[in-house]
Amino acid sequence: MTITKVFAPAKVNLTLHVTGQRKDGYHLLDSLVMFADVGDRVTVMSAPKPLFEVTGPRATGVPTDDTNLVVRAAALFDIPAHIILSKYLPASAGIGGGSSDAAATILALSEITGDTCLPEGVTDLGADVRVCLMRQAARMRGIGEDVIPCPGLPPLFAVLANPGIEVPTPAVFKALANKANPPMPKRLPHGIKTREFIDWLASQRNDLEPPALSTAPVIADVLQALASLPEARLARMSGSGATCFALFETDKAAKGAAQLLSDQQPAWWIEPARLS
Ligand SMILES: C[C@](O)(CO)[C@H](O)COP(=O)(O)OP(=O)(O)OC[C@H]1O[C@@H](n2ccc(N)nc2=O)[C@H](O)[C@@H]1O
Ligand SMILES: Nc1ncnc2c1ncn2[C@@H]1O[C@H](COP(=O)(O)OP(=O)(O)OP(=O)(O)O)[C@@H](O)[C@H]1O
Repeated sequence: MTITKVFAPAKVNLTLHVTGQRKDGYHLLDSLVMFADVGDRVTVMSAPKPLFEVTGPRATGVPTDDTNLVVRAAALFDIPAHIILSKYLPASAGIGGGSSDAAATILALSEITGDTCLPEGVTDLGADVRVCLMRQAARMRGIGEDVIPCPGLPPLFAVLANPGIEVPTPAVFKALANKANPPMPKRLPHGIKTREFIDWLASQRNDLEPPALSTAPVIADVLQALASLPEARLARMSGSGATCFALFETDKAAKGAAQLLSDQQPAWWIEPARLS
């Protein structure tokens, strides 16, 4: 039996500019994405019949049927597999949990089958799946299908915080007042130091922050708590929320701040993370 284990990192939208809307309702994006060293885990075993299980500290409420993106991703391959998804990331949280799980499943099954081409239907799984397959700093445009790697950026140290409410992505896009906002500059930073990179990020935006705040006002408390942490240089929301992040210049500062925030907000999901 072949066993393949693949990490499914949290996706963090460092910036998220909404630049337009297509006729089918999907929004055009320009987003700089990095991946965290916290995430879910997908274990795939070749098996005579398909079997799917969800375990882990954040398994409650995650679908175990064929609506799970892991099951939908596995259905793109012709071989049956026993798949165990270990959930560590909160769901409907703006950090691409389901999309990253789907990407990890595709990577595992590609390794098992030896297929080097991506199966058809990957984009239909979700707008974030393409960038999650890349799992490195990347610029995402179009509705998420146009992804290019962004080498030459320093890693960042972050605290991720989620107040425990699920924020559905469609509701946030619906509440967005202005759909045509400026994109990021044509050329993104390259070969810069952490402090300059964070300063540059502070000059960019997440256009979904205002509509997410109107949908879930507690996000303002999360941003305020993160911005108040010692040595925090920037606080911003990821994706359509509710997870927000603060950025720090060192690993030590991020870990200390995560501990402090966990003491202040024991009910929130809080993790220090290295982003790259
Ligand atoms: C907001 C982001 O998280 C940024 O990375 C993603 O664009 C959302 O990615 P996702 O969760 O994989 O999104 P999907 O599952 O494809 O879409 C969920 C819903 O979000 C809205 N949606 C999503 C992506 C996009 N570019 N425009 C949209 O309007 C649509 O209403 C869609 O029905
Ligand atoms: N593997 C999965 N993990 C979590 N939720 C899943 C999964 N597969 C399907 N879902 C369903 O998808 C919904 C969205 O969950 P997900 O964690 O992907 O959030 P998201 O906020 O849409 O992520 P994104 O950052 O891509 O916008 C959940 O409410 C759940 O019902």
